Amino acid sequence: MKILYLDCHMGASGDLLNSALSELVDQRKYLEIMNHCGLEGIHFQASVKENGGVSGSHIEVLIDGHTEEEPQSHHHHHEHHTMAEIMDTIDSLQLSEHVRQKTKAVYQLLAEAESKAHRMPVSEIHLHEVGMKDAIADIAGCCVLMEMIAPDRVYTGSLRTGSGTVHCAHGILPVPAPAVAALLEGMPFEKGDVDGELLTPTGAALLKHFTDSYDNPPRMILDKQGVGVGSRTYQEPDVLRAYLGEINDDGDVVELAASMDDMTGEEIGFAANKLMAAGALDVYTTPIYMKKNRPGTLFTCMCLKRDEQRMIALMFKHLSTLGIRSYASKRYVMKRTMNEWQTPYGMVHEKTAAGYGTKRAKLEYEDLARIADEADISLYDARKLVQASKK
Ligand SMILES: O=C([S-])c1cc(C(=O)S)c[n+]([C@@H]2O[C@H](COP(=O)(O)O)[C@@H](O)[C@H]2O)c1
Ligand code: NI
Repeated sequence: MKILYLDCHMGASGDLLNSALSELVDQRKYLEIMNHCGLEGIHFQASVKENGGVSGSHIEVLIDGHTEEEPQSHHHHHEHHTMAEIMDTIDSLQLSEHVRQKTKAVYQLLAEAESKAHRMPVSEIHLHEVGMKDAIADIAGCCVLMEMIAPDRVYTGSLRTGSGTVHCAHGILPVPAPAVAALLEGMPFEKGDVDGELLTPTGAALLKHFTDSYDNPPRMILDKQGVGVGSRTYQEPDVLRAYLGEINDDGDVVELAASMDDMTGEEIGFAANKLMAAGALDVYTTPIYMKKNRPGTLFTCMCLKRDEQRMIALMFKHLSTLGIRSYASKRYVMKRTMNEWQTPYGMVHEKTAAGYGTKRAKLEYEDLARIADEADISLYDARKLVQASKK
């Protein structure tokens, strides 16, 4: 499984996320996409930067040739945009429909946070900095990068917001800024003792939208590292690191169980076949007695942890149950290999299982059954014939 782990101990912002993630893809291709996506006056550029001894990429979004930090661009701080205007701009971007939808979903989070922070409906809010073209560019850029990287699971760990105050269009705000604090609902974080705004509203909204687990990932094999370098000077290097790697979670399984007393054997068999075809590791039924002395069926599906939600959806679709129990378990398996060879009775297959100091082989039932049928002998005799022909 492809894992993306974002180490956010120095928080996150739109440009830091873009900078780090851009190192995990073909950076030139990404810049080309962003520079031709139809955001008028916007230009993405990448450079290598060092901060506190750590080197990495720094992606900058220029508006009419100026960076956000330059005084020439300060006039735009007095502008503000409604959600409707921002949605129209996103709709006009020459990016995939998937990226446009993701960009809008991140903006929806930002708008809901603003609405909570200012206690006014989403329809009445005006976005200042977060509604600017460079903010739209940052968010769309991040959505493009996530589409290019296509991780199966995103982990965000060690999230710190920073402390103190920050100066913005609203005036002087406490850190985390009110919009960030609203976004943080449900996200584990700490302020830390760095004086400054480490986590911005844009960074928080992007993390909230893309993160599957706010945790450090399980042991992973690192494939590539992306380092995003910011321009602020803190007690610690202003960097965000993104790790792309693989984890082998084939041993993490769940057992999903449901009891029913109102389904026919045909319906239960049909459901079992559907789950097996969808990738369940095993499905089995157990006869049980349920309340009111009704004979019923305990239906159990074993599947990989990562398939749990998909299997639950199928169980609710094909079973009459209103509830499913989930038991996490660990599965140990032997390594299996299949051999085949020609015998006087036709092709025969043998499965060998090895591991944990044991090795054993077993002739495939289907081959033995065919030989037994053709020669009108027992399964036991068919096995002896094949074993004798092997010597
Ligand atoms: O743009 C808006 S509306 C805005 C709201 C708030 C609130 O907390 S409310 C805060 N800010 C500050 O603006 C800058 C830029 O944010 P980005 O996410 O675009 O980097 C940052 O300091 C925010 O705290 C803006
Ligand atoms: Ni605000």
